[in-house]
Amino acid sequence: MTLHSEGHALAISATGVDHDYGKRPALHGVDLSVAAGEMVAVTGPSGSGKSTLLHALSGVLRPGEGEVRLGEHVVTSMSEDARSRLRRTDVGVLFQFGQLIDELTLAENVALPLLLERRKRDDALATAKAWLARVDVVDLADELPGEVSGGQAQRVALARALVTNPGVLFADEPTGALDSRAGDSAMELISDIAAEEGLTVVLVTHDARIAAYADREVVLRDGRVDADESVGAR
Ligand SMILES: Nc1ncnc2c1ncn2[C@@H]1O[C@H](COP(=O)(O)OP(=O)(O)OP(=O)(O)O)[C@@H](O)[C@H]1O
Repeated sequence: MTLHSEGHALAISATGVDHDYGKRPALHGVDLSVAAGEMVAVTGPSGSGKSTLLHALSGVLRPGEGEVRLGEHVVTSMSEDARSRLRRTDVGVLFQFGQLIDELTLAENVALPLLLERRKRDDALATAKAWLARVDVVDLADELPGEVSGGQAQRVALARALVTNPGVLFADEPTGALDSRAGDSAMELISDIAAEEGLTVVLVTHDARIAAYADREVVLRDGRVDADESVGAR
């Protein structure tokens, strides 16, 4: 089964993005461009605005000022409903903890985004299993999340993030809860899938070793882009 019909990576651009939480400033005049198919790591000290930037780029949050584009979509001009829909169909999200639903099998967890899009159950489960195979855990399809390791659960979360064939993956500390071996293995998998499927990836990490998997590293400091340079380590 072909998992992706064709590469459809989305370019990302942020221009003059400012955001405050009440009186607390989080982002100031952030400009960032990510080419389709590129992998960018966002690093910086705690509180520098990394998660806020990820939320602004993925349309979870509408920044106070500035423009965000995902492909041809001007995310900052879209309604909340339109942004939610875009996130369900074109954007994959991966968190530090996989956030799998404990009562559902791994295959059902991966199928969930398709079921929410009203795909037929058999079809959704077949696609979910193809993704579980892609991330090397298909033999665990009928297990519950509580029965697998942290590294395996994170692979399942990756499969769930990608099952709708998004053009971009946003990952917030995706290896933060894993030991270094499981973290490396998760990053190798993300890099391989991104290269093969032509996926754009924006990854928040505080770990320089994890950032080295990216094409480029963007360093935030006090809500501003402090450095933006190629990593060249892939
Ligand atoms: N929901 C919120 N309400 C109020 N302030 C917030 C909220 N989220 C973040 N902040 C503040 O905005 C600033 C940027 O936070 P953000 O979480 O984006 O930083 P970060 O670089 O991701 O931090 P960390 O590495 O600790 O996760 C911080 O001063 C933080 O306290």
